[in-house]
Amino acid sequence: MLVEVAVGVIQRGDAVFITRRSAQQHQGDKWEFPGGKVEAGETADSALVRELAEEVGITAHRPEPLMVIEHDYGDKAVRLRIFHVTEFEGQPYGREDQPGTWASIASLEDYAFPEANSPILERLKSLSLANS
Ligand SMILES: Nc1nc2c([nH]c(=O)n2[C@H]2C[C@H](O)[C@@H](COP(=O)(O)OP(=O)(O)OP(=O)(O)O)O2)c(=O)[nH]1
Ligand SMILES: [Mg+2]
Repeated sequence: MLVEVAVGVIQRGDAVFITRRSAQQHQGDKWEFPGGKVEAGETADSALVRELAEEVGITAHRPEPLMVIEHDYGDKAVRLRIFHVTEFEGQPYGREDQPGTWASIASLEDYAFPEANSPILERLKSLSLANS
């Protein structure tokens, strides 16, 4: 079974807001871009807006599709629908008491992310080079 997940890359200047998954979750203790499962009857964008409100307390405006990544972890297969969120209301924080931080794109390799995330990091680095 493939789990559909909506994921938001929240960017302000050269930094993105990342959160840390709890030890009990799948891919526990890894850093992540906030997001979660797309529920029945939801579109990926509506799931994204809901998850970003629940997890980090922001209202995302005009999320832009960035890429889609399918990855099989063996115990679970996911399809990550990644959105770029550059317009939002509120300041993101770990609303579910999870650790959260702004991290510069250049520093992202210092954080442990799930294996599926590598193409996102590559894309962000190339976008930031293009804009510098
Ligand atoms: N949110 C998010 N999930 C990711 C990323 N990379 C990655 O492989 N995933 C995987 C981990 C999980 O298997 C799935 C997201 O599930 P989720 O956030 O709903 O968390 P969960 O499995 O603990 O389920 P739930 O309690 O929220 O229902 O996608 C990422 O950058 N952000
Ligand atoms: Mg989640």
